[in-house]
Amino acid sequence: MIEAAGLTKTYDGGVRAVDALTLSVPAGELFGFLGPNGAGKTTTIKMLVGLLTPTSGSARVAGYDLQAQSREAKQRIGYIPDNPFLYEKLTGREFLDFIADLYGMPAGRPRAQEIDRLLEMLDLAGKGDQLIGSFSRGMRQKMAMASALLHEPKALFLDEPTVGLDPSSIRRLKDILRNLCRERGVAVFLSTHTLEVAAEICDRVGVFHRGKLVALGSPAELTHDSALGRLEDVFLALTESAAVGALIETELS
Ligand SMILES: Nc1ncnc2c1ncn2[C@@H]1O[C@H](COP(=O)(O)OP(=O)(O)OP(=O)(O)O)[C@@H](O)[C@H]1O
Repeated sequence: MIEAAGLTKTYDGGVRAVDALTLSVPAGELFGFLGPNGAGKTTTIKMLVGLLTPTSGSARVAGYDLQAQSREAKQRIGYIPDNPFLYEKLTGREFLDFIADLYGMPAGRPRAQEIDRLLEMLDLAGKGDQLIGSFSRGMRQKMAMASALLHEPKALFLDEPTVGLDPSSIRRLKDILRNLCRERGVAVFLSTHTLEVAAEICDRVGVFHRGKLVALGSPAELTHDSALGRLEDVFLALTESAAVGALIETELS
């Protein structure tokens, strides 16, 4: 569902933020993209959703190339950036109506019902008629989530989705993401530097460091197959430069 082939981004000034990433995330998989600050996670996601042009390589979603067939690909993508832009002067419901217009969803009862369903699912049912300007950070995250799900994407990208959420909202988010994968076959790609999130809900985790994938597997594989034990230890060891060389061979062999 989500495919990257040799995906590379070198910024002006020479920083190679993503270096020949090749990766495939099938429908129904919850994939965690785990890496320390500056690893290149946001740059990768922006290329996968078509917001940033790769220096080389390509990305496809649902079989559509993000460069050559960008419209078709974007119709199938939901994206929640780490700092989502929302219109402060609109109410939650007005905002979702506006997003539905952008996606060309016909106005009418089914659309209003879908908006109500999403507001309910995200515990925003009582807030739909309040101005977004009055929302807390967590409520904004949820509103961004609702707007990303409205057109029923096949692939959902979330950049650091748990930042700013309280524990019960994190629990709710995890349940929602699991359901999207299991019941709707959505491929979910989330970036995080929170090991707990990756270990608990992701089917597979890619550890990303300095623009490269240094380990890939289920949380259990990454921990049990490693002499290091816990995912946290694996992560720390893999992202500590001194240990990277030796471990890349172990983990990817
Ligand atoms: N517009 C830009 N121009 C130049 N360099 C950039 C730009 N955006 C990001 N970078 C650099 O690319 C590298 C990867 O950044 P990126 O934001 O993709 O990492 P990240 O893993 O998302 O980090 P974080 O977890 O801190 O958000 C960093 O060295 C960063 O300084």
